[in-house]
Order: sequence, then C-alpha cells, then structure tokens
Amino acid sequence: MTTLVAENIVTGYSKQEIVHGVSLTAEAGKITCIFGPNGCGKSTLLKAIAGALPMWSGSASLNGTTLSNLPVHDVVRQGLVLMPQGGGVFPRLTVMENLRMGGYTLADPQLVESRIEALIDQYPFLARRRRTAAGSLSGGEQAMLSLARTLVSEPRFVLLDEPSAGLSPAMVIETLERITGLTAQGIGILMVEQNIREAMPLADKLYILAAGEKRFEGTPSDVRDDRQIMDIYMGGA
Ligand SMILES: Nc1ncnc2c1ncn2[C@@H]1O[C@H](COP(=O)(O)OP(=O)(O)OP(=O)(O)O)[C@@H](O)[C@H]1O
Repeated sequence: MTTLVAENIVTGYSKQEIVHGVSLTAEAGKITCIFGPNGCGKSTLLKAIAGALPMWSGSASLNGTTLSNLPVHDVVRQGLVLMPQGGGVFPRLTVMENLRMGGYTLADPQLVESRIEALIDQYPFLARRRRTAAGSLSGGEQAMLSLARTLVSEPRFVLLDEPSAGLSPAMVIETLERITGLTAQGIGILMVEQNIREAMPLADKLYILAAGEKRFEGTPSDVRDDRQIMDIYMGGA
C-alpha cells in the first residue's frame, strides 16, 4: 500500500519560516484532509511536499522513496502530483493543450494522447470543448479540467489545494464526488479544504494546522469528540 510520509517539515519564503516542523501520514485509497485558519501554512506545506518549494529541513517520502527536494517533474515521476489552489489551468491554452501539460513527464506522446482520451470518456464535457480556450470555461468546468489534467500522469497520490474553492454548491458536490471516486481506484488524496462541512464527512483522517504547527491529528469522529478543537477551528461544523 502506498503511504505518503512527511516528517518534521520546515519551510517558508525568503527568510520567513512559515511551516515549523509538521509531520503527517496519508494512505493510498484514503482521503486525508488538512484544515486550518487562513494563512496558517497549509498551501505552503503542500508545495514543499510536491517539490514546488524547497524544504528547509525534514523529509517527505512515497512508499519509502524520498521526495525531499526533488524537482517537481521527478516528484511527478514518483507518482505524486499537486493540483494548486485555483486549479492552475493555462487560460490561453486550449482544453487539449492543458491536458497535454499533465503528461509532460511522459516520454511517449501517443501514451499521453491515449490517456487523455480515456480521461475524456470520464469527463465527457471536455470532448465537446477540445479546442476551446480553458479561460472561457466556467469555474466548475475549469475545476474538472484541472482534476483531469492532474490524472494524465496516473499518479498514486494527489495533493489538492482547496479543490472546491469558488465553486457553486452543485459543483462542490460533483468535485468532491469525483475526488472520492479516485480513492476507489486506489489513489491517495491529501487535500486542503476550507469547506469543512462538505469535506469532513469524506475524510478518513484529518489534520488541523494553526500558525504553521500541527494542532490536531485524528479521525472525523475524534475531532467531533473534541469540543475545544471543534469550537476553535471547525466553526461548529
Ligand atoms: N510566495 C510567497 N511569498 C511570500 N510569502 C508567502 C508566499 N505564499 C504565501 N506566503 C505567506 O505564507 C503564509 C502562509 O500562506 P499559505 O498560502 O501557505 O496559507 P494557507 O493556510 O494555505 O492559507 P489559505 O487558507 O488562506 O489559502 C501567509 O502569511 C502568506 O502570506
């Protein structure tokens, strides 16, 4: 079973330390959520694990293989992909061009095309929009495009940074259902979410971060049993 392990991660920007030694474990086929107040370092932690930001100290590994300070493309080759906040679609590129970007670590262009076609079968609206500029898709469609693009490299683990942010209530539900569907394929999900009410019921395990430190680790029922944590961090969800 694929396990993502992060140990004592310290990182930040310039000389400003933001994440002060956070450890976590996430399993394949499960949803692990990170909650916490705005600006507490959730995105920064995901970026360090995914290789998008240097780790100052600490380590991350996937199934025992180190990811620490590998460049992003090597982390992707190891099977871990980050979907950044806002999805990170390239608005001037077409839907197909965006999807091909998801296969940039693969040497075989035909393999990329066949994987994209398989994904388009699962996200049928993309078939009608192949040559549409991604920037002209609706917010919900862009979210689906980002998710599909994330899957082109067939990751074993996906890091999602607020995948439901800015979406309509119906799209929040569809996005979270799709994410749950990925776990049925054995993909591990590590997800930062502000939408606690919708995300908590899906989580197998959750972490609460505050001011760059881990404040809580447990199952959703553990957190519901902790009145103090519920009141301070969960908005009574
Ligand atoms: N590129 C950057 N350069 C400098 N500081 C940054 C940068 N990105 C984020 N920060 C700062 O790091 C801190 C943590 O930001 P981060 O985005 O990790 O928080 P977050 O918990 O994900 O917040 P939110 O829930 O609002 O997205 C904030 O004070 C933020 O201003």
